[in-house]
Amino acid sequence: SMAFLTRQLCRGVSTSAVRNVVIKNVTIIGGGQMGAGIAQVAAATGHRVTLVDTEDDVLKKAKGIEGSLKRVVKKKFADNPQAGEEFIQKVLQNVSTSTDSVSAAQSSDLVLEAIVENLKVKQDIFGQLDKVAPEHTIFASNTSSLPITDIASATNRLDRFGGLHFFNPVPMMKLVEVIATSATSKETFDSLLDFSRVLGKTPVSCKDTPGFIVNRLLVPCLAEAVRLYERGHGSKEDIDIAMKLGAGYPMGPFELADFVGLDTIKFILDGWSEKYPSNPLFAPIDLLNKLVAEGKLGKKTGEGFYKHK
Ligand SMILES: CCCCCCCCCCCCCC(=O)CC(=O)SCCNC(=O)CCNC(=O)[C@H](O)C(C)(C)COP(=O)(O)OP(=O)(O)OC[C@H]1O[C@@H](n2cnc3c(N)ncnc32)[C@H](O)[C@@H]1OP(=O)(O)O
Ligand SMILES: NC(=O)C1=CN([C@@H]2O[C@H](COP(=O)(O)OP(=O)(O)OC[C@H]3O[C@@H](n4cnc5c(N)ncnc54)[C@H](O)[C@@H]3O)[C@@H](O)[C@H]2O)C=CC1
Repeated sequence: SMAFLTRQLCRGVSTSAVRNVVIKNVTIIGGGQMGAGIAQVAAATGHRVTLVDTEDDVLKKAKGIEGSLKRVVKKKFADNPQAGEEFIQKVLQNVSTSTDSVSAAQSSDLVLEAIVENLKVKQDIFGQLDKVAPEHTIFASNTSSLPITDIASATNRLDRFGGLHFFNPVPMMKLVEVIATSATSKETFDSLLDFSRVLGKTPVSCKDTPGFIVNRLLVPCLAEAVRLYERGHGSKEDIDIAMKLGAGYPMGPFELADFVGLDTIKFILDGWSEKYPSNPLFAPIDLLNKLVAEGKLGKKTGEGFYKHK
């Protein structure tokens, strides 16, 4: 209504911010395992995607989205391989890559960040892009554990900032956690929910609390599994078998930790143990710290809790 618009204008909120944004052009910052996966799914659902990374090598590998698409197409187009091949080409045409985040952000409806789990680095990039992105552009972070409020504080678009947390591997995992801070507007939140649905995912609404829903439960579970192993109360293999066959998880805690990346898990636990020193569930884990110090980060480096071919 007019009264609502006037109120928004008085509060210094622009009119473009009170409309839902239909997201078509997406810039993804960070072309690692999450960024590439999100780029693939967004491109496959008709969005124009620009994938940005500081490393040219990463962007060349992210072109390997093709490998994952082939796995998807094998099932989806089982009866028509020719149509499958055409689908892959169409999806790949929707993805361009760049090392220049500033020019990428200038023509996007959504800037989604999936870079290293470090508050300062995330604030730096968003602070920079806030100055060049169009007024209507929504910013979102795929952070696993950092407060969205803290990341958003580097910008002047608090009402157009939210969390959009995907799960690994993105093409397979159906969930997206959509996070509203106390400043996220309803229009922004609804736009992010709609975007998640258009991607074929199921969104859940989360508050800006540590680990949102999934990681608040998964990370303590992993930490307890490592402590159980350190006490000598079970082998890694038996703990993994137990959680798969006894609790129905597709991967055991050690397998999943190697899959996610031990560096990411260490960033999460270090952050939480510093912030909540009295919570024993978040206490540092010697074995995790040792493996990370040795560069054993899991599947991506060939070794973590297990050796990988
Ligand atoms: C025990 C609980 C304690 C856990 C502690 C863990 C700690 C975690 C800390 C969290 C850190 C923060 C991370 C974060 O923020 C959030 C996360 O992402 S948490 C991780 C969430 N992910 C999972 O939990 C994954 C669980 N695993 C699975 O669902 C399956 O194992 C998986 C789908 C990955 C693979 O399936 P699997 O049967 O094991 O292997 P297959 O190779 O046979 O694949 C099956 C099927 O899927 C297709 N596929 C697999 N990967 C891809 C891909 N990248 N792209 C496309 N398609 C893929 C594959 O082709 C197969 O298709 P078929 O038709 O069946 O052949
Ligand atoms: N690994 C996982 O299972 C999940 C991770 N996340 C979160 O997603 C984010 C990314 O995680 P991953 O993809 O696993 O990491 P990754 O290490 O695979 O990829 C991060 C990429 O960001 C790039 N990068 C770093 N700084 C940059 C900058 N300033 N500009 C552009 N690119 C930059 C790096 O070169 C690297 O390629 C983290 O915040 C993590 O917590 C969220 C869900 C699941």
